[in-house]
Amino acid sequence: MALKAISAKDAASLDKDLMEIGGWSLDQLMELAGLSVSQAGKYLAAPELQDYNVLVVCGPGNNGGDGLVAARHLAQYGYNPSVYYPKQGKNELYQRLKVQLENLCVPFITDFEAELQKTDFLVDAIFGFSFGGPLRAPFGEIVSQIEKSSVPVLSVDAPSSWDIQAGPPKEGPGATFMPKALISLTAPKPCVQYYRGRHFIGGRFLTRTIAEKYGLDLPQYQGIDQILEVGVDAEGRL
Ligand SMILES: NC(=O)C1=CN([C@@H]2O[C@H](COP(=O)(O)OP(=O)(O)OC[C@H]3O[C@@H](n4cnc5c(N)ncnc54)[C@H](OP(=O)(O)O)[C@@H]3O)[C@@H](O)[C@H]2O)[C@@H](O)CC1
Ligand SMILES: [K+]
Repeated sequence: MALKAISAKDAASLDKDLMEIGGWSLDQLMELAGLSVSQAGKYLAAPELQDYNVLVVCGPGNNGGDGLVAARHLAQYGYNPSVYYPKQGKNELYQRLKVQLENLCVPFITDFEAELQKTDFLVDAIFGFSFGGPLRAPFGEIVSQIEKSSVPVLSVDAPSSWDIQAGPPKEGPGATFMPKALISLTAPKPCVQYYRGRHFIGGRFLTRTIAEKYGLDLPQYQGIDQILEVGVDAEGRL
């Protein structure tokens, strides 16, 4: 299957269209995005493991919000998610998502290094399509620790630290970061041409009209699935 990529600028504009023309709220989009992340996590988790520890690392923007939603669904599926949220977004939406997790007794941890040792799976919801430039503290250290650990990673929308257009940084934190799985939301970002691993598409809210406006393909989701596994071809299309 080949799915066209969308630039960071178009992805931001598409989001705006969904909300300003399409009648969607950010809460709704984030709920569906986070639900699809949790489904990819469930799909990838070893079925024989009952007590699955999942560490969800959230950044300060909407990528982090997707992670908070995914953590809630993973808790409802019976896993043991914990959340590392070192730079919390001020938006009241994130605060509400936090309350929802606290009510499910999902811990917000502070000792990242210790938690990394205990986890079976890490969800990278640090940065998505609005990431730019070198990593600012504390995220350089966080990405380095993830990179050095052997824990399998599911990245949300893009591997955090990668330039959305140009892919992994040439040096420093993230230069060798290659998550085991990636879930692109709405459409793949151009950096997927540098990605090798399991690749899913999620965020099942794209309409034909918006897909045509941005020259995108409508993913052929099956049945009630919120995710679709896709592959990479030689031209960097998916
Ligand atoms: N339609 C869809 O597909 C939907 C997509 N959704 C999701 O939204 C995501 C995009 O969210 P977003 O626009 O809020 O930005 P995101 O990538 O989270 O990062 C922004 C934050 O990062 C920070 N920051 C940036 N660079 C940095 C650096 N070098 N070092 C350190 N910090 C840095 C920046 O800080 P600032 O520069 O503003 O100070 C800001 O706080 C998208 O990828 C998808 O996951 C759904 O939720 C909804 C529907
Ligand atoms: K990410």
